[in-house]
Amino acid sequence: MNGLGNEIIVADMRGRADRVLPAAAIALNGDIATGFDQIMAIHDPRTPGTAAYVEIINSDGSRAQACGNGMRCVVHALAAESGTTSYVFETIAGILTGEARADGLISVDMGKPRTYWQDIPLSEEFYDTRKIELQIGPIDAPVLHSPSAVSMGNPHATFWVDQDVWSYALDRFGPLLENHPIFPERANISIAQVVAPDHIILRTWERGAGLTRACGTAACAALVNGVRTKRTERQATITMPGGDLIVAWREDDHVLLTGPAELEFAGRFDPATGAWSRSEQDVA
Ligand SMILES: N[C@@H](CCC[C@H](N)C(=O)O)C(=O)O
Repeated sequence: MNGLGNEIIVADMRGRADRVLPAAAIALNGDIATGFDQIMAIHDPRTPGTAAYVEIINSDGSRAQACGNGMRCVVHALAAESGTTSYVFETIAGILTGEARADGLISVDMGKPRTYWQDIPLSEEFYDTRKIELQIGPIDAPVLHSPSAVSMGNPHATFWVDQDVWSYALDRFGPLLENHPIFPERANISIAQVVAPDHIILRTWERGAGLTRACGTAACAALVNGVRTKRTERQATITMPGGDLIVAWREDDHVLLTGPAELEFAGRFDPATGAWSRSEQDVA
């Protein structure tokens, strides 16, 4: 599937006790036909009142706590299967809800952002995480500097820029910043240009996946950081390489992410090895 070009494998692991192993993720990502950004593994529910426990695996085999576009793909897949439109899920980061809307878009409630430095987490104390000390490039003329940091379940840094986001070599800076010692669990790195109080243009280097066409939690993080730094309103369109997401930071502190999701093709894979085959009857 994809959520706005964020390439997602939704793996139905219900009724099984095993897990998708890092080796399988790495093998699937190494095949041009199945290269992906995240696997969303749907397991049997662990908590009463939830539809499933969802585990998130990045394309490098690492586990992630949150994935906004992936959750939207999961809602789309389950709604297509059962006709049910509202879901409650459990992830390692907590309980999330999602809804397949009548207009075809999928909304997920990504929960409450966390801004305290230890919750993001950062490796040193910052009283104010709206602007942390981090820069890249020459010391006296940094190319990117002073990002806002936040956790949407997973760690994010948003670098604010005035110029076109495409004029920055995110493919070069992304890996350095993702692995900077200030982020003990690594981080998702975004470049954001606020073009209007209700419109942000965003590119993201994802932890464990690299450059992606969209990142739902990065879009949420950009909006939350935009509000915290008085750059944006509480609802905005976030334009990413794959298209537009709508993010709203509600007064109850929850962040709502809305956008499209679509099926590309279906098949079966071995969660231990990644060996896979395409299903004949499934269409793009
Ligand atoms: N594509 C995602 C984010 C996936 C997880 C991220 N790479 C991490 O490791 O935190 C999204 O849509 O939010």
